[in-house]
Amino acid sequence: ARGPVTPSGVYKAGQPLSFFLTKVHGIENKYNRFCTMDVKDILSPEMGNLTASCQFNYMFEVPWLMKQYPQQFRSKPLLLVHGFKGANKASLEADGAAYSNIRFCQARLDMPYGTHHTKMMFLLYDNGMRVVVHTSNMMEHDWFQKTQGMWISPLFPKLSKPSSTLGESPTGFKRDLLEYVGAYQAYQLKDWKDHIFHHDMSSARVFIVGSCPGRHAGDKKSHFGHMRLRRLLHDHGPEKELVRTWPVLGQYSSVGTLGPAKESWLCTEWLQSLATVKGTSCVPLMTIPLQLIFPTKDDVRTSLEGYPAGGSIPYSIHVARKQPYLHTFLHQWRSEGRGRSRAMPHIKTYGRPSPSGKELAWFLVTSANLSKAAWGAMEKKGSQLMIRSYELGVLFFPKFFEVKGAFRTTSDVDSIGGGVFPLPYDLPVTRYSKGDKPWIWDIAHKELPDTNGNMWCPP
Ligand SMILES: O=C(O)c1c[nH]c2c(Br)cccc2c1=O
Repeated sequence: ARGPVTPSGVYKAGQPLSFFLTKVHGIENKYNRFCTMDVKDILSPEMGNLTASCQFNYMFEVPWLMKQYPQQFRSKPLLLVHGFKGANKASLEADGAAYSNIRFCQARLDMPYGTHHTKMMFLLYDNGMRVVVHTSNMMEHDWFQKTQGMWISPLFPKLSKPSSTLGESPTGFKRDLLEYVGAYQAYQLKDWKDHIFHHDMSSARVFIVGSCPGRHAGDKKSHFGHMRLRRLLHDHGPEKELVRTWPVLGQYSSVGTLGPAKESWLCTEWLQSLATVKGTSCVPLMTIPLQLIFPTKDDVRTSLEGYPAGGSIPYSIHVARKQPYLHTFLHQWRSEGRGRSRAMPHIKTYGRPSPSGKELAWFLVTSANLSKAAWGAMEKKGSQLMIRSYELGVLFFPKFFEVKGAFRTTSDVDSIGGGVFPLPYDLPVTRYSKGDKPWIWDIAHKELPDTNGNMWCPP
């Protein structure tokens, strides 16, 4: 069998893009060789001799999480950053009480309906530090039968003394990471901010795209959410002429209430940001094809997990009914090239592919679903951006990887490598068929049985 097998071998083979999918059980092994890692690979001693770690996430199964660390690292200090309140917070803290090395940081969520979606690892070693930005909850079910994504940083060496300027990357990674962590205003994160100060992150080639709850105005308006993406595309995006006919692509696993018409937010404010090109965001939005990838009911029914996969694709009938216009943009989840057509997406990605899908002007992998809570909504005549949730993603531009023009892409596992961008799904996209319906998680599905012969009867 071809290709690397050890965690450090797979990691090296995935350079310099360092964009990996999680390994999937139940598919041919060849699809789990290149550009795939599992949580134990990330935490392996081959990646570094861990001395402390921090896990930002939404959901945690603490006993399972502890078992993902190699035995010799299970006593190292571990900070869990979450957004739970009340009983959920008490229950998580009770789970952690069994482990003397676990501490908690509750992210403040001042805006109603906000959640702490961000999924990030800080891994401190005896010889440096690594940052992982990903899409998986810290629970068994998120890691082995779904399509999930991750960016794993290079090993950032330690600086001789802390600095906010030394160790900066061409993409401003250190400054932006410090600003994001600073937004929590949490004393429990002070040590980790110090660790970031103390490390040389100059080898990072991706941009941070984060969201944090609040009303961001003035120059802060472009520091988070879709306005952050708009600013980065304005400064570093593709030439207008190159992408004139190229679609904007969105792929996600949940949808929020986007307004009564496509002009309410999706095809105005949000699309305006994602369609931004170098030097301007004033592009004729009517000419931009918007392609959204979201699993059909049958994609879920025939998936590896069957209907239960839909338990992590929380699209509610009440939300769907309010926005039938959304369904005109929908495309199926297809990942034949990566062997993941039946591994339902929990990854969230956005990008600007060519009509053929063979080229890519930029690519974002993030925790952010298609919602105003995650991306932000303008208020007060566009003078401020209101965001409800914490989100985090990393943005890839070709020029920061010495690629002229656009990335060449592949979703064919046999042609991964050599600077080609390893897509998680097949491009060009496949429209919903005539009878296709988007997956809805809170209605019964009893016409046909799923992979395991079961029906879906939500409570
Ligand atoms: O950020 C995430 O990862 C998620 C956020 N909300 C969820 C709900 Br609500 C129900 C089931 C799964 C998820 C989920 O996976």
